Amino acid sequence: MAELLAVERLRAGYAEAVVLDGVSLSLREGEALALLGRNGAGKTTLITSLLGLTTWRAGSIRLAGRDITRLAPERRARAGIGWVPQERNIFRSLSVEENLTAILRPGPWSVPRVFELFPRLAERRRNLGDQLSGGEQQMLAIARALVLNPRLVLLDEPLEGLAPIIVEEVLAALGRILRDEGLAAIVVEQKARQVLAVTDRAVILDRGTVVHDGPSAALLADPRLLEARLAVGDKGA
Ligand SMILES: Nc1ncnc2c1ncn2[C@@H]1O[C@H](COP(=O)(O)OP(=O)(O)OP(=O)(O)O)[C@@H](O)[C@H]1O
Repeated sequence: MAELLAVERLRAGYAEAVVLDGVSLSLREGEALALLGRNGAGKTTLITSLLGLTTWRAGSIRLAGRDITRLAPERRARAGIGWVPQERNIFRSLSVEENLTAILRPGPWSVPRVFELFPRLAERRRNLGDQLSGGEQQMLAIARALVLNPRLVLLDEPLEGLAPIIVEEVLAALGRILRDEGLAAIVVEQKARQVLAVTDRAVILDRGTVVHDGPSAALLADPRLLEARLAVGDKGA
């Protein structure tokens, strides 16, 4: 399939601090990528750099062949980059349904379709955002990203802080979105094994550089390799 995202030798960070030190990775249409690495490896910084929220130093980012390296964040969103931030941005004073209809854009993901994906949200459609449990808020945050009908969705730790039963529910939905529907995505996660199960490829970052890039299935099948790759920076630390 055609290339959707191409990041080449990206250097970026915050003001004077360089966090990403020459990151290259690519993603094809319909591909789901797990972005792994220890705390502070630079995962969130890579996501926010794709969104245009960090200080760019060098390198390039192309989306569907278009150079978006220096594009403003709102123009990247319009170009088709969707985002589910760690802090789950939902409107707390709007109902579940209003949270979705307020931002809906034409495309395959409609409000009835996301309700089908998350039956819990359908049941709570008239509840306000601040009346939802943490798990329901996460589902709503994902649903909001979907109804914007992005070409590529970036999810930052979607399983973080959820009860085990809700983790299973969100994972099942991610499986449907990424596997069955083939939405291109980058999923940052600490729960490596769970996210490897629903993605095609995995990139591991360490200290702002890519230390592994390969099929998710290979890492899942070899826990020792996964552990070794995630622990790279421990050597001599
Ligand atoms: N707003 C900021 N200003 C300056 N430095 C920052 C900022 N946000 C993050 N950093 C630094 O950038 C580095 C990478 O952080 P980042 O949050 O991207 O890592 P991460 O892999 O997402 O970690 P975690 O799993 O803990 O979220 C860290 O050293 C962090 O201290």
